[in-house]
Amino acid sequence: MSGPVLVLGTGLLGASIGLGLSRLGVDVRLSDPSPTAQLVAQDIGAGRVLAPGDALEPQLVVVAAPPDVAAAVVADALRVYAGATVIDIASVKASILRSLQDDVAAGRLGAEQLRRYVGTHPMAGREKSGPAAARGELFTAMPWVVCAHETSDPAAVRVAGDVAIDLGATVVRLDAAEHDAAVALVSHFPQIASSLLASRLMNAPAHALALAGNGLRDTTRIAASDPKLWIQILSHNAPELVTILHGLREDLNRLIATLEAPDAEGAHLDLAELMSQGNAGQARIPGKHGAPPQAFAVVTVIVDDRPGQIAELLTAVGEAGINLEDLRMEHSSGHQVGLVEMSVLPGRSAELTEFLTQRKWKVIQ
Ligand SMILES: NC(=O)c1ccc[n+]([C@@H]2O[C@H](COP(=O)([O-])OP(=O)(O)OC[C@H]3O[C@@H](n4cnc5c(N)ncnc54)[C@H](O)[C@@H]3O)[C@@H](O)[C@H]2O)c1
Ligand SMILES: O=C(O)C(=O)C[C@]1(C(=O)O)C=C[C@@H](O)C=C1
Repeated sequence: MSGPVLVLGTGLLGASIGLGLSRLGVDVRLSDPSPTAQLVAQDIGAGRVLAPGDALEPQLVVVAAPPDVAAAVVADALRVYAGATVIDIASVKASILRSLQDDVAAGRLGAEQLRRYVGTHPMAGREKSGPAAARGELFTAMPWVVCAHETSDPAAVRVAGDVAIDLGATVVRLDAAEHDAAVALVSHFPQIASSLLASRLMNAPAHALALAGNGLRDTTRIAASDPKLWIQILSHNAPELVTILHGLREDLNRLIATLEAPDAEGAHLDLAELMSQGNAGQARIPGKHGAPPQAFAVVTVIVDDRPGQIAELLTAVGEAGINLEDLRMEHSSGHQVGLVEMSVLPGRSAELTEFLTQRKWKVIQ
């Protein structure tokens, strides 16, 4: 990317894109209706806040706003920034494209303007929101879907692919409907399954929860995701999800019947089939494209950029009695802070976070 790049919406995703591009030397400008989100994104090094009246001619506008408002923000950007490619990164694609096409049909947007729009979706994120949780390397070795539409300008499609590649992602080309069907299965349904599972814990007795091990943690991490965002994602992709949930209901009914008579003829075979079908499905999930497996949990601490800080931090980790498996340091260019990423065994990360937080270290949650 040559830039400038304007990021509209500087939450988790917008700030992560800003951080990654800024690190590559691209001029990134930031804008968000929340002044706090803008300033935090600027402070961590994701770019510079766009001042009112700034005459900017961006090469690319990245709309990183929630799905409900993404189409309106894209349409606005297409009208305001006449030369720019405009992409959005929302988790659903067909409803946003439909809304923009309706704008064209109603004369609110020019057909020529729509040619500069390309829908995209990085398949990378976190269960946290807001710019404080942003990571410049979030997209490394992850898929990034580029959904050209019938009238997309090939030059705009190229720019959309370039930003994904510059951020280390692997470009996957699909149309909007194919995208929505695919992510219903591999992203939206897992969110529902995790939320349903975790909701069973609401009234669980404390002694049961005290026994929770990695099985429960692995299957419920994303149940901590932001409800405001997911209400939008699930409702925008409802028809695809309903089909999957009907299939799940059939499987559940069969499992209930089997477990109601666990010694009946064929019951054990049924359970074996359930498990082996799960094994077969799990074995089909590809690893990160070329990235090493993530065996450790990462605890991230913001440190002031002054002598002795890292030594103090490592001493504190030693006092906690926790072994560091790996250590990385990220600098926010131009700012007086660094991010120290410490890899520890997954079972120790909560303990380390609590220990450091009590000692007033700024641990990013
Ligand atoms: N969270 C994930 O894991 C993930 C992954 C891939 C894609 N996405 C998509 O990225 C987008 C942003 O998600 P996020 O996780 O960064 O959410 P977030 O809540 O962290 O950030 C969203 C930001 O958009 C801002 N915003 C709200 N209305 C706006 C408007 N009209 N114009 C500009 N900005 C506006 C909010 O103030 C907020 O700062 C969503 O469309 C989401 O579907 C999320
Ligand atoms: O890893 C996570 O926490 C995510 O929720 C990321 C995830 C996913 O399902 O993979 C979630 C929604 C986004 O649209 C893209 C990525």
